[in-house]
Amino acid sequence: MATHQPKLEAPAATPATRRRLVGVSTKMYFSAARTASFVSSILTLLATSPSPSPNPLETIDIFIIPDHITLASVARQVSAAPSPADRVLVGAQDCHSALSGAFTGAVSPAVLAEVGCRIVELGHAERRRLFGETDASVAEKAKAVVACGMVPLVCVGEREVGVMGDAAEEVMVQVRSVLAAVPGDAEVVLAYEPVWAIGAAAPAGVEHVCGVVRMVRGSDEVNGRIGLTRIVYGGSAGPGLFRRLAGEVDGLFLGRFAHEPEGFYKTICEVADMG
Ligand SMILES: O=C[C@H](O)COP(=O)(O)O
Repeated sequence: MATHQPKLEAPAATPATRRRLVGVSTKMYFSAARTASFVSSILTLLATSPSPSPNPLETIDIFIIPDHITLASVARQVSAAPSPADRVLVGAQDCHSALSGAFTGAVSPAVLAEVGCRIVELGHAERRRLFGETDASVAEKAKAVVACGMVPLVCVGEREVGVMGDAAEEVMVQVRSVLAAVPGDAEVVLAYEPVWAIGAAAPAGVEHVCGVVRMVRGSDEVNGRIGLTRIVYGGSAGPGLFRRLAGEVDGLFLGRFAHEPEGFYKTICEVADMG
């Protein structure tokens, strides 16, 4: 097991130097066959990305988070892809905070790392609501993910529609909890996902997202970190959104609107500033 945390990139303090990031979680939507075919299509699009534009993987990070069952085979698909498609990061939708032991049905972060997982999503609103995840359990898991050499992608977001200041306050409680648990130099991705915007017809308003992200980014807890801290937006995100949020968010975390490989690729190109 790795005991240090390899950076996806060197830490950077300014929006201009924080490398953008875009990815998708397939949640529990896909069959194993559809996951394999989705990944294969994306890798083909990335491997054959038209010149003279630089390949998106030259300038941004791209991640795919399949279900636990298909994760190892997706990692193999990615590592067998022609460069630069083999740089796609494979992620997990959750993990346990212990590395091994009598935890029937749970998934060890050490095993995730062993099979090629690079990034672990934690504290998604569905896991908080349906599986009893709390800020404390998410923080413990984030610590374990970092100890296993992976990057925690921690979902944070307010539960109800409301004003920006209240939303930022609710989000900051979640952010503080996780940042207090991981080393200050560890790389962290915060996915700002207002709970009410997940599974909706449209994303949260641009002004709201930018305002909340600005407050989180400007907080001492985030601003004062040494480790790279990127903030992406999720919640009914899709093609056409990133340009409207650019400058405030470092990328997007997609769900349903990336289920078609072409739609995901279109968003990838927009985040990479190519589309
Ligand atoms: O994991 C992704 C987010 O929960 C967003 O999902 P959604 O775009 O389907 O609302």
